[in-house]
Amino acid sequence: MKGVLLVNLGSPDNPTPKDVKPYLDEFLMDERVIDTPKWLRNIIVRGIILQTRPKKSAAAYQKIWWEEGSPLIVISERFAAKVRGETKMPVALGMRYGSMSIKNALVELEAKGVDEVLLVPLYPHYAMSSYETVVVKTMEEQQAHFPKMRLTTLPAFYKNEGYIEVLSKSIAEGLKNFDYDHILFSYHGIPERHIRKSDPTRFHCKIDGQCCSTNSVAHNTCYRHQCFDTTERVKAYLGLPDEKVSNSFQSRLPNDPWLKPYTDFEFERFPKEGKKKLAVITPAFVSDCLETLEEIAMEGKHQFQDAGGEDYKHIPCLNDDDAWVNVMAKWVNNWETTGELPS
Ligand SMILES: C=CC1=C(C)c2cc3[nH]c(cc4nc(cc5[nH]c(cc1n2)c(C)c5CCC(=O)O)C(CCC(=O)O)=C4C)c(C)c3C=C
Ligand SMILES: [Fe+2]
Ligand SMILES: [Fe+2]
Repeated sequence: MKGVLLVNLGSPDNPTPKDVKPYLDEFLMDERVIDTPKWLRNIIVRGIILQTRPKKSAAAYQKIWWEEGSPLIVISERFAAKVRGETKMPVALGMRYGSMSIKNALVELEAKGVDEVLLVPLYPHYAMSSYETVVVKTMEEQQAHFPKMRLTTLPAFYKNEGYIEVLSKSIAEGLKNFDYDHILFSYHGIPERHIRKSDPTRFHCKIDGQCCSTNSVAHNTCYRHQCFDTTERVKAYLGLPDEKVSNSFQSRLPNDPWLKPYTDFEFERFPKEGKKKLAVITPAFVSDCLETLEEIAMEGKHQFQDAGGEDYKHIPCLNDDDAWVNVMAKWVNNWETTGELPS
């Protein structure tokens, strides 16, 4: 029997330093997130980052936490429940980090008689620190505990027509009655090194003005190309003028060069250039989370206004939007009946 496993990033159990610390430990000790040799990762994560970050992160989580729990988890659960209502297959939800494990989700599917699983990483774009780590972890769990299960993975859907359509329509809805000078597509950042590491050609990705718009097999795993491509497709769908739209990358850790331009620098720059009414969308995330609700909707607004900005709007992620649920249901039901995956 076929079944579906949806996987998102995860959150701490509670917005307290005590619960944030083990969550961040699991997250940042992932070799695809902090990709140094293990001894050095230990020093960076346990010796440096975890000494101060849990307190700071817990305070940020407290600002966005809902009565039902972490927004990312609650929204993912609502999305999974709606997808369940649109398919005959069992649908389970797991998280890459934290207590809602991928293993438990596979146990749930196995108990319902599932032996063929469609894994859906809930990320539109491929990055070793998001999509790839979900796939590798799920394969490890399958090999260790569910050897008879077959696993198929949904490709990154950043350019899928159905996805671009629902994303564009949700942006159009968010822009209604908002008189903007500029729209910023703010994607989660990654270290530049990760782009080079994920380049199978080893020479294409130079992170310059050219590589991401020059055709290459490298784009199948190039996060930067895929983010830019999503923006271009939305622009084309909505007929947005070039000069009113730009990209940036948010949420970085210190020391390494991360993908540029940095979102917070853009918030400071725009008002000085006369862009005083700003709409921000965050398409690297399908569900609102700490990075969108705190960093963009709250902190970003302050940064923009402190720099002289006037009107600011964060347009929500797709979350459990019915049209988005229908797109996902179409993909999984098509896989059930034909075995085909969306492109
Ligand atoms: C697009 C998906 C994501 C990529 C790529 C990604 C890379 C990445 N993230 C960190 C460090 C942190 N990210 C944090 C939160 C966070 N990250 C994503 C998604 C991607 N991360 C989401 C959805 C969230 C929010 C989780 C939630 O509970 O709402 C955090 C924790 C919060 C904080 O302390 O700021 C860290 C740390 C790295 C280092 C990285 C790539 C190398
Ligand atoms: Fe992150
Ligand atoms: Fe590229």
